[in-house]
Amino acid sequence: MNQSKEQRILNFVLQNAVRGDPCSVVDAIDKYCSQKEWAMNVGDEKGKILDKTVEEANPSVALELGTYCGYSAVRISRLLKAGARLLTVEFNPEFAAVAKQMIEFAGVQDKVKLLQGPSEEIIPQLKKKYEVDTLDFVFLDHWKDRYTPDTKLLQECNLLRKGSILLADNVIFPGAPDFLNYVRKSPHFQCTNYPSHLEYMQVEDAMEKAVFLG
Ligand SMILES: Cc1ncccc1-c1cc(O)c2nc[nH]c(=O)c2c1
Ligand SMILES: [Mg+2]
Repeated sequence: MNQSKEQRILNFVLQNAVRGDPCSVVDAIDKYCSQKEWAMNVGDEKGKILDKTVEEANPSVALELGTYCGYSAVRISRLLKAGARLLTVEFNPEFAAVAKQMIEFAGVQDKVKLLQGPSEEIIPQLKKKYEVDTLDFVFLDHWKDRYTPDTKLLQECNLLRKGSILLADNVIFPGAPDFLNYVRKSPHFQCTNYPSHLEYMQVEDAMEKAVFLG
């Protein structure tokens, strides 16, 4: 059976990174995807914006929507304080299977809980099934058409508190115009735009930070 691109990325990491070293896993994925096969990891340029935002949030409980191969789950969890945790949601079972192995190889499995399924089903379960009170940080990197409905769902489920930080990838390319409209017009969010580039390309992209005001 032919290997998928995601399995080829994982194999490159297993052969070239250091088990238990999250930075070596992130670097190996970036090396493979910049030199061999493009893939939709957030990448190092936008990854540095993600790092800064995670450090600013210093979350006890973080949520990621869109795990893919686990690149940003490893990148985020390497910055978490002792006892903090990341919940990451992936719709595609093949991607989730690769991400699970990526997370375990990086040695961050004790900080990361990978949930496979649609975000609109998982978000309403976070409080009761996954013992979440409120979310300190949310990284939106799944499907651009879900950014707005899932942000509204997070609010409806009382998962945000004053100061919760949302960070959205790809607000320029592929683009999430309705999300930008929603958060920038809402009195409940304070927004900041971070211009950048599409991962591994010279195409313009940006990330949007939206701080919940309560
Ligand atoms: C796949 C793709 N092709 C051309 C240009 C951009 C993309 C692209 C890039 C990303 O960072 C993505 N992040 C989350 N979800 C996506 O669907 C996604 C798609
Ligand atoms: Mg993305």
